[in-house]
Amino acid sequence: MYCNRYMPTKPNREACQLEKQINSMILSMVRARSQATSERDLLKSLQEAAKRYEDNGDLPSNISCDKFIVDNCKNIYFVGYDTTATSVSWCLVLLAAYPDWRARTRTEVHDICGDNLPDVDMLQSMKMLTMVIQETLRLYPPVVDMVRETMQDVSLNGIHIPKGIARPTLHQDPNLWGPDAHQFNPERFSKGLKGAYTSPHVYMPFGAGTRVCAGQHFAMVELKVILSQIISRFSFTLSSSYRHSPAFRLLIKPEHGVHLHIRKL
Ligand code: HEM
Repeated sequence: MYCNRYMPTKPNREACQLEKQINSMILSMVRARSQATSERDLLKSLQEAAKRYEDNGDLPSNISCDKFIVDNCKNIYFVGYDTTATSVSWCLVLLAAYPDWRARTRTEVHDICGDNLPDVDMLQSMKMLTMVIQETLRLYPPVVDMVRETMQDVSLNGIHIPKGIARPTLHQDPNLWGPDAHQFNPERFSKGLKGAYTSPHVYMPFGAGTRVCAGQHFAMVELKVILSQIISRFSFTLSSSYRHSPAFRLLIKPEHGVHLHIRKL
């Protein structure tokens, strides 16, 4: 039960203690950094925004300036790190399980980059790898609870949808993606994102609308750089000890880890 997290149990007390420690660590790092430099960076922008909100009375009464900064630091770290790392894991699982796609992406990376590190133009030319990433994010979107809820009664094509109806992600609906909706088939993205679906809201690993992922293009660059380097340097297959079990751990993660046999090429 959700309210269990407020019970004074040992794990809850430990979690609470840990949270306090993390918060004070972040705050002392923020203070040390702002004393050390006046350089304008993301942290500086956050501090300025917090100060502005506080001066204008725009912060809710239960949120102090420090809490605003700490919460945003945690948020940016979490959304920027774990999502991408988890996506890399799923891509590796799928590439390990589908040797044809592994071979196709390896050939592509080799043809485009040779022995060089990828630059911006090279990354943009990696069509096959992009398709693999897009298909992985369709099957295993790390942020799975992308639910949209109607704020008022709406009528869509004559269908009445009452206020408060939550619509979960539609990434694997056979009516929208065809009979192979549950299978890994990057080919469906061969004509780009728009060629793969009928409406943008049926595919939203990065969310949609005004709060769409602020780092989506950066994330795609990161994923392509990391995966192209792994694919071009290593051969890998799934270990017999790998147990496929996508599990909800705030993000959708491989519950028992990713067990691969890896060999340097
Ligand atoms: C594969 C990697 C990633 C995935 C799947 C992902 C997914 C998402 C999703 C689903 C949302 C919520 C969007 C919505 O409510 O409509 C979101 C928000 C956000 N993401 Fe990402 N993300 C990824 C990587 C990143 C990276 C690398 C960064 C930054 C470096 C980032 C920064 C953010 C921020 C700041 C928000 C909040 C945007 C707002 O509320 O205005 N994300 N992300």
